[in-house]
Amino acid sequence: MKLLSAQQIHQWDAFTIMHEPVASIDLMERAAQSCTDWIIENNLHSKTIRIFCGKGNNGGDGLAIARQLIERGVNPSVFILEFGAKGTDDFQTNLNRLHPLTTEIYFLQSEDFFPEIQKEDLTIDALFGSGLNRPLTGLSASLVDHINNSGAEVIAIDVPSGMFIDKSSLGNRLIKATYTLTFQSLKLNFLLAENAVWFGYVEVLDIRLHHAFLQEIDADFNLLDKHFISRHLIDRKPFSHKGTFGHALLVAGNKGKMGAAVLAARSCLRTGVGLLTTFIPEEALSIMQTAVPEAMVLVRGENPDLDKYNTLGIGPGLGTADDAVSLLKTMLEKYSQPVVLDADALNIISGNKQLLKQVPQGSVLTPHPKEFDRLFGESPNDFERLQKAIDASKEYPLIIILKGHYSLVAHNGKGWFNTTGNAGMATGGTGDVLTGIITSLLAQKYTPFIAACIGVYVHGMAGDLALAYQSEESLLPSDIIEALGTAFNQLRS
Ligand SMILES: NC(=O)C1=CN([C@@H]2O[C@H](COP(=O)(O)OP(=O)(O)OC[C@H]3O[C@@H](n4cnc5c(N)ncnc54)[C@H](O)[C@@H]3O)[C@@H](O)[C@H]2O)[C@@H](O)CC1
Ligand SMILES: [K+]
Repeated sequence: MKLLSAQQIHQWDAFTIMHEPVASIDLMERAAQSCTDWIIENNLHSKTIRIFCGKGNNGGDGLAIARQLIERGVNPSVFILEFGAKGTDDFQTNLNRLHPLTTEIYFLQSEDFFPEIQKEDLTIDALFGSGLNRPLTGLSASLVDHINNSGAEVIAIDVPSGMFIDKSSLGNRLIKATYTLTFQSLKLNFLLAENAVWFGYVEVLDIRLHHAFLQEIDADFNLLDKHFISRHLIDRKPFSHKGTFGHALLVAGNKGKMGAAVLAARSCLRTGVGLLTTFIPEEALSIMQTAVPEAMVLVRGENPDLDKYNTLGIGPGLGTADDAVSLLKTMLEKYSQPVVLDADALNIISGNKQLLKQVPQGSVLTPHPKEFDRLFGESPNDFERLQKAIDASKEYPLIIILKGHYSLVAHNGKGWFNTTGNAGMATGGTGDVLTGIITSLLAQKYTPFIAACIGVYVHGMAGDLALAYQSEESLLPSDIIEALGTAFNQLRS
């Protein structure tokens, strides 16, 4: 699903107004109604409610919510941030509609007019939405501080005021929302960790914007969904044999880090590779043969014929000692098909940047943000790191999976965010499982981009399914591997 920029969201509203067709004020009524219904369904309307409005359409939503609440027997008070400028047409219409119903409308011209807010109250933030065009300063910034300092729960309408949709808001004044009710679809600002403390729980409310618009636009970012993943799974035909599903070589493991190699090997097998050979230190031979009897083993020092393999997965538990460095160098010199590079392979490349140019085109790199920064340089915020990953994916070209709560698959200058997974997966070893999965898919001749997308999606989905019998505390990487079967079955059903 496409992820829209602030400008495209405004175009989507306009498209809906023209092609549904629906009057702008009626679309605002629909948006406000979805918020009012949510507030009532969640039983938040019994609190003392204060609605803070700007004079744009976000403020217009706030005024419409106030009226709809009054019609449902609730008595909110309304505070309008007053700069002297006229409100938008829809704001003015909603103000006119509200006036006959309540006297509780106040204009905030200076801090002296700010109302007292009790901790038990409910605050609705309709100050600024997707039309924000500069950081908050002056009276709006003081009002945001005043609301935040009250300790009251805040429902942000569409977006917490002060937060940009498609650029960083780091260091700016922002509303700290308990809940954000955002219209129609998730936006980029909700996918990045640096914003998470500000938007709280996010609910996407369907306001029935016209779907035809989505076919017309070109989006830089997308959300991976089940439909996309299922559609790209290759059938396993009845007359296939193990050769059909490829042979992967997993270069992993070192003293004290054989667990990483075992996890990657198991997940690689559970993802359906035809044959797996692990390339491990000699002293770890019995560990691998015992823990993963399905995998073949080559020991370090041997000189494998790399052309035999459909792909290589390099990194889990490899270490960064000299022998690992020269092993990686040899592999990159001798092999020209796309490979998967993770963990220590990425750390080695960070210390030997010239190696990056030797990584076969179309390879999949799976750094977490720190590994990414070591590879491509530090970024002042999440948005710039994201852009760097997108740019690098085109420049080299590589598939870069920037791991996070919503992992990003960067490919050819565009980005796809994963939507599966949970906080229980933030534990050592889950990355090794991902490496095994993607290595397996590459060996099965999925294109690197599709292998990366299916990989992150099924990895997170298995993590989610495993919560049926584990908790976020107890979840282990092995549980993810065990749940891969159910995940694939569900994707194919
Ligand atoms: N028909 C539509 O376009 C719909 C719009 N909706 C609402 O409309 C919102 C967008 O409305 P608008 O585009 O009017 O924009 P906003 O309501 O977000 O506010 C923008 C206004 O504030 C000013 N402004 C921007 N940054 C400022 C700052 N830092 N300090 C002071 N003033 C600043 C702008 O110049 C503009 O006048 C959405 O977030 C959503 O809540 C919804 O009602 C759904 C339908
Ligand atoms: K808002």
